Amino acid sequence: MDSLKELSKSRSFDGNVIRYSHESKELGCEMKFHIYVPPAALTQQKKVPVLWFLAGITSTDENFIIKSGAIRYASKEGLLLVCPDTSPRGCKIAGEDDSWDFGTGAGFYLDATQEPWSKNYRMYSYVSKELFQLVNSAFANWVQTDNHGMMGHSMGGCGALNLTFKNPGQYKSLSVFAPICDPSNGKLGAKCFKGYLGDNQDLWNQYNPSHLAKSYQGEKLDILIDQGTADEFLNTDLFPETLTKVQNPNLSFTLRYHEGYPHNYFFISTFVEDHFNHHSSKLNKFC
Ligand SMILES: N[C@@H](CCC(=O)N[C@@H](CSC=O)C(=O)NCC(=O)O)C(=O)O
Repeated sequence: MDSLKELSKSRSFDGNVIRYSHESKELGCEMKFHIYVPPAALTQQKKVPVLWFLAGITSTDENFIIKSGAIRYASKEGLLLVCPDTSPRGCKIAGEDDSWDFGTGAGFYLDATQEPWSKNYRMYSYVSKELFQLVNSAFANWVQTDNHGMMGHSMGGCGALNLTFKNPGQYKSLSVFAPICDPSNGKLGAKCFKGYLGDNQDLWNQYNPSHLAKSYQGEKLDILIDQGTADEFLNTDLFPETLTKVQNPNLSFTLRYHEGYPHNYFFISTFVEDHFNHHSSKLNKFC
């Protein structure tokens, strides 16, 4: 936490968008992340719930905060938004920048076991442990430390589902946009899993939401899933119904298909308000 540096700060919807850097022990490099502090936390001196957004492949900590239109709703609902990056950066690993769907920008929110990735590619532990603790301690004056929710898109949707299922109680609300639901059987997921985790299918299952959903035993979660029918990744990578057909009394799924919508942020920005309402109805109950 000593290394936490404020890089920029801008007023928006009566709150502050702030970008930070810090030295990550888990990842062994400097990382950047964004937060949005809503006016409720600044002016009413009231601690607010935290809502995380995990972004998709090729994104950084900037995509969602800039392109989704979410700040208006974070401000209105009084939620402190946290947007982490999608992979370690600048670790100088051979092959890290060779393709758009592996290495930089494609960390898949897992802890790699294979060389040369296992030292740095630890996004699961980074987001769910290191950054989680940093947010709760560095922003203790603003946040309700035991009241977090989780959102994500695509690869980040996969990460959001996995982090929530693997850490019952840590994230109390969950929603996803066009998530990768069965990564072991999709092009993007299988490429990354093979590279980061090798061939061990038991290990693949530990980062597969459709597998983890079967044994989730935490508090009941109502999961909102939005999916465009014109999404270019739908038939090769996402497979939402592999997840929603899982029968687990502790999980319920609301899967909404939207005719003609693609995978991108024009789709996300159309439905982002519904996601903030979904999280607020759960997280603001505890206030
Ligand atoms: N044409 C894109 C291909 C990559 C892409 O679509 N990335 C998605 C996530 S895909 C799975 O995780 C994304 O969120 N991109 C960022 C954005 O701002 O749209 C490309 O080359 O970027």
